[in-house]
Amino acid sequence: MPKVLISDKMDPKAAQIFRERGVEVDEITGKTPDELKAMIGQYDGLAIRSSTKVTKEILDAATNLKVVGRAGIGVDNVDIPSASAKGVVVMNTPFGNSITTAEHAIALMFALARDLPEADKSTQAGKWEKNRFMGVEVTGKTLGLIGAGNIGSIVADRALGLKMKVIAYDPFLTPERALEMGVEKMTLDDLLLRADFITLHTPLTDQTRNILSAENLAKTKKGVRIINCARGGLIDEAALKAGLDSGHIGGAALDVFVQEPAKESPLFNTPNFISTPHLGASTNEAQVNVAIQVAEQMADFLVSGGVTNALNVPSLSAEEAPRLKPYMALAEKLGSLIGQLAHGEIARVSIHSEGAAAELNQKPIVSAVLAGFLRVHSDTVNMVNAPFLAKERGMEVREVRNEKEGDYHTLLRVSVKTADGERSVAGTLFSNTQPRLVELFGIKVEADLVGNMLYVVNEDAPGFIGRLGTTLGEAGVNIGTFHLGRRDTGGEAVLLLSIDDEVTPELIATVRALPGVKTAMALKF
Ligand SMILES: NC(=O)C1=CN([C@@H]2O[C@H](COP(=O)(O)OP(=O)(O)OC[C@H]3O[C@@H](n4cnc5c(N)ncnc54)[C@H](O)[C@@H]3O)[C@@H](O)[C@H]2O)C=CC1
Ligand SMILES: O=C(O)CCC(=O)C(=O)O
Repeated sequence: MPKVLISDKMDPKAAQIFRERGVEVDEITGKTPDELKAMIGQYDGLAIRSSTKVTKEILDAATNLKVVGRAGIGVDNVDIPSASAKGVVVMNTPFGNSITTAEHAIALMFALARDLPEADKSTQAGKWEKNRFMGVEVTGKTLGLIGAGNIGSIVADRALGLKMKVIAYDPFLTPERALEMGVEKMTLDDLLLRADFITLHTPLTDQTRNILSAENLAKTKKGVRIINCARGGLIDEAALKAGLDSGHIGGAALDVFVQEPAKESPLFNTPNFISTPHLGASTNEAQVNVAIQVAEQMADFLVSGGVTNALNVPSLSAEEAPRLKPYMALAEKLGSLIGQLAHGEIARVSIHSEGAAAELNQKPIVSAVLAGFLRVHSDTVNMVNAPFLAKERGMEVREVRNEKEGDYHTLLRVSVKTADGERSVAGTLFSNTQPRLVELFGIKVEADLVGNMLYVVNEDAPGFIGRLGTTLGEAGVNIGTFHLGRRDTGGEAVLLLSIDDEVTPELIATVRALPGVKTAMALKF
């Protein structure tokens, strides 16, 4: 039974779903990195929010870990490249808390517009300072969105409902989508110049870090009010403080900070500054949503191989998984075969799907080919890290589909290009379930790629098969299956034999010494 650790506070629905789906679950929160490192080895899955930092060190200690599930959106607390290199799937729940977070941004916008926290403090202190608090209406004002994805677009929708004008800077926002959202797309400089309120909704990346830098803050309209419910690090906090102090910035509300938990900050107690402790996703509704979603996704993956919302591996629905499973087995065997037979540096791997195979989701098939191929040289390769390793090794990966059936109703062909030229192997599924090799380097041969195999290329001449059989018999080697193919009569022939025991180097040397043998090799599947 797979075992999952929930290491951050999560709605109890998550544990309930894991148990219902046959996954053992421990809920142990508040552990230090060292304590987590000591215990992580026993778990197949790790379910987190934002407190647990899934570092390379934790991943190195996680010898059984297959999946990290983030109940939420941002995965900046997970070292994704290290997870990919270790073959661990990283998933998030991209929609469960979007509405809640957008509502928090709108709440902060109103809090800034009417100075609500300060007015509340003053009133409860018995001051009744009616003249001190003069706010602004949001109706008719311009809201500048930096980032117009899931949350940004919900904020836009709510702001339009409030009769605001919404402008957006997002390099990936298409004009069609901007039109559909009812926002005006523009450059960052134009947005800075025009917005009365600015709200940030991008992830923290090398491009977005300090997007509101001192220089950019200086370009904003005097009196601008700024809201950040996305990630600390998008705004230069020192420059924000200077802008508030000088009065150029009319107000700022931060839910997120460069350093979290933010127990102290030069911004604290600055006039017109409001803060919340990363509460963007903190509503009952959002927490139930993300807990259910993360547990379902992780259980799907651990129990049936379905992949949803993964950030480092292609998606594969729980419905698709059973249909794709035999193809992935075939893809892995073909990748492994060509990986064992190919020599020299591989410049390119091409995966060609024909007939029924071409109608399927190709990404998992490609990953399986690469995993089979690269596993020949490393035991730690799997479907998650294979594409990453192929890229790291400078291999070009090509994917070609042809829905028209050829000789077989379904076919996968894997070709590799080396300095010696391009060579390919092809396979099909018998009864839609059983992987079979049908072509090897241009020679038709039908074989099951299983267990220990002996691969022989020889001159097609009478008596060879008898001699080989005698040699194997004398060496005490039992043949399981025997598959033969040849290019043309009297030309080159290929033999693939499954052998009960491991094919020893001595046996290979004996076979190579037989007259007519061009190549002999041990293969393993
Ligand atoms: N405060 C909180 O508790 C929460 C914070 N978040 C954070 O909110 C952020 C946004 O989340 P979603 O809208 O769901 O993400 P999303 O991926 O749907 O949208 C992000 C948008 O940012 C845009 N973007 C990327 N690079 C950009 C750049 N250089 N300049 C301008 N735009 C750029 C993308 O094109 C995309 O449209 C994430 O960082 C997430 O972690 C999400 C949920 C809760
Ligand atoms: O889990 C949380 O409270 C934080 C949510 C968040 O920041 C996110 O989903 O990106």
